[in-house]
Amino acid sequence: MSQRGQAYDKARWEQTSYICPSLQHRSFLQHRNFLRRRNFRRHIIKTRHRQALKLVIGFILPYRKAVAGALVALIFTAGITLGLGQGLRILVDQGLATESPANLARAIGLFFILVLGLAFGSFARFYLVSWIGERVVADIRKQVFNHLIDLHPGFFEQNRALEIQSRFTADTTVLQSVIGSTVSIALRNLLMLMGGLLLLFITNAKLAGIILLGFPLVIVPILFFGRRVRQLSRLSQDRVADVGSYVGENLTQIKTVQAFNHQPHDRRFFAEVSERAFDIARARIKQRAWLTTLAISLVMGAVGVVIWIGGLDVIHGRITPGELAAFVFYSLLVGVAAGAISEVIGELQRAAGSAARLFELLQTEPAFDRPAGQASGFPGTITGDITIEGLNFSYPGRSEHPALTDICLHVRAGETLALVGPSGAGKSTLFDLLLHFYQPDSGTLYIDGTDSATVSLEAQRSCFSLVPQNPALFHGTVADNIRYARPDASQADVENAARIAHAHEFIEMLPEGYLTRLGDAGLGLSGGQKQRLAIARALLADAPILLLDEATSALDAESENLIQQAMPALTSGRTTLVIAHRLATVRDADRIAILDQGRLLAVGSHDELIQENALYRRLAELQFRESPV
Ligand SMILES: Nc1ncnc2c1ncn2[C@@H]1O[C@H](COP(=O)(O)OP(=O)(O)OP(=O)(O)O)[C@@H](O)[C@H]1O
Repeated sequence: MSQRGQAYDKARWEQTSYICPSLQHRSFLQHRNFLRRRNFRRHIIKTRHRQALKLVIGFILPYRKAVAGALVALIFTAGITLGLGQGLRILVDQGLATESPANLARAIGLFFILVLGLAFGSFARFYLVSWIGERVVADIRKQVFNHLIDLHPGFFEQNRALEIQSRFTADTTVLQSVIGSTVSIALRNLLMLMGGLLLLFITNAKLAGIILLGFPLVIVPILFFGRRVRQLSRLSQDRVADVGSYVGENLTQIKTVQAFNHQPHDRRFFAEVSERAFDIARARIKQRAWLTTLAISLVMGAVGVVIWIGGLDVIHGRITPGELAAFVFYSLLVGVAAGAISEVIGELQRAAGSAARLFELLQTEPAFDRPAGQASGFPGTITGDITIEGLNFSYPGRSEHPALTDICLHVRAGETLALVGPSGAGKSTLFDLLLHFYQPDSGTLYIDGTDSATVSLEAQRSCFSLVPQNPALFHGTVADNIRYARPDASQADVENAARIAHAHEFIEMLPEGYLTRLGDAGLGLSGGQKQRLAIARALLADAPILLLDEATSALDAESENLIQQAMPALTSGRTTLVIAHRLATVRDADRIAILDQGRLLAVGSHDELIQENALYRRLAELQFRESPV
């Protein structure tokens, strides 16, 4: 920093710490660092806003014609509104003052023509501007969603998915209202302000000069209160969002809330949350009420002064009554336009913040580089032979505790391999890496002898069908949920898969059979039923490799038995890797792999492992104590 700059900073610090005693404990150096940090933050915000503006302009550009149409309509309506003042002057001076009905009719005719033009222009302006807002936001939404859905799952663990979801909806809504209305309000009022001021001077330069001198007296207090109202509005919105998220969280977890009789605490806490929202809202409406009072008194007071001075001019014959009427009209127009602009500036800033956040989401790069489309698929039909060589992986930020260490494993096509190991051994992580949800630190995965790193993610993932421990069901019908794996599957295929998965019988008993709509996350089905739907989905996917994360003892004996019956159909003819929780699975598997603390300890048959592996022996003893294999 230059010496002059430092001297300036020092002087500023001395002044500030003198005015504000709370700053006196800061040394000058601390204060200078604080200023630098603040300047840096401001610089970052400015850069982000610039990038966001570029983003929004990029989205608007394809609709140049609509933008041009909207601009024409905007200028046209602003011109007519300004013209109304001249219409008023003619009405007063020629229609009324001449006391001639014919002149009055002509003046009224002109007035109606202007009004008609204004009405049509406003229609075009409103339609086009709102259309652009909706169109652009729909495009932004699509692009952000398309981008998000390809990001690796780890991104959503680090950046809470719910937060991203709220950003996505709230920020696009703000943008929609700004592009679809605020920008047009700002432009219209800017035109009105400039045109109004010009016409004020043309109509009567002396009065206009007085108005211009008095302008700051009226506008400064209004801006001051307007700013406070805006700050409180933002706070108020945050508090309302708190209320919303509190309700959302409790209603989605309603069973836990009621099971622990937590309602009294929730009522108390919610009362606090909503009272806080009310307090802020009360402060805001108080400021707003003051703003309205002030605006009415000052603007109308100013109009009174104009009418008084102008009235004297009319009495002394220096101006016509029509000129005075037009003058009052223009000064009101200018006042309203200035007020509107000060109101929308805050909203424009908010929109810049929203656009910047969306821009950030769009800028998020995938953690690993294997762009879809560039890499090729597998050379032939996949039989399901898997070879894992030297696989190492630790979750981001947990490098001191690797989740998988030096895994080497070969699973032959058509083989069923059970993965066994204590909790936290790395079984689910191995599935995640097969599906390439994370980038391994090192190691290679070969599918049918082809290095998976050389094919697209889509090709790699289409080799697998997954039955997770907690099957994910989506909003929609039962049939939609089964068809998830293959959207073009026929109804007959869907029913066939459901039959093999032993799901057909219970689906038929549902109120509308396959067309029964499931609530959020498969609400309305038991754990076993969800599992069987997931099995039907996996059957329909018909991938060469099945990844099965078995449901635990949460299933009742009958569901377990039904799922067990579905197993042979599911596993026959495909390679199956199953995280085994149940005795029967281990018994049916061709081989068993035992994992502990991220390491593959041994692979073999049950008998071999009982002989050779102490951990397996211990697990088998614990698991099979009651019914030995
Ligand atoms: N998303 C994650 N971020 C960071 N660490 C994780 C994550 N998921 C799992 N881990 C850690 O990685 C290790 C292996 O977890 P993993 O879920 O693969 O075990 P698991 O054998 O499937 O256990 P379980 O049988 O209980 O499901 C554990 O120490 C776990 O804490």
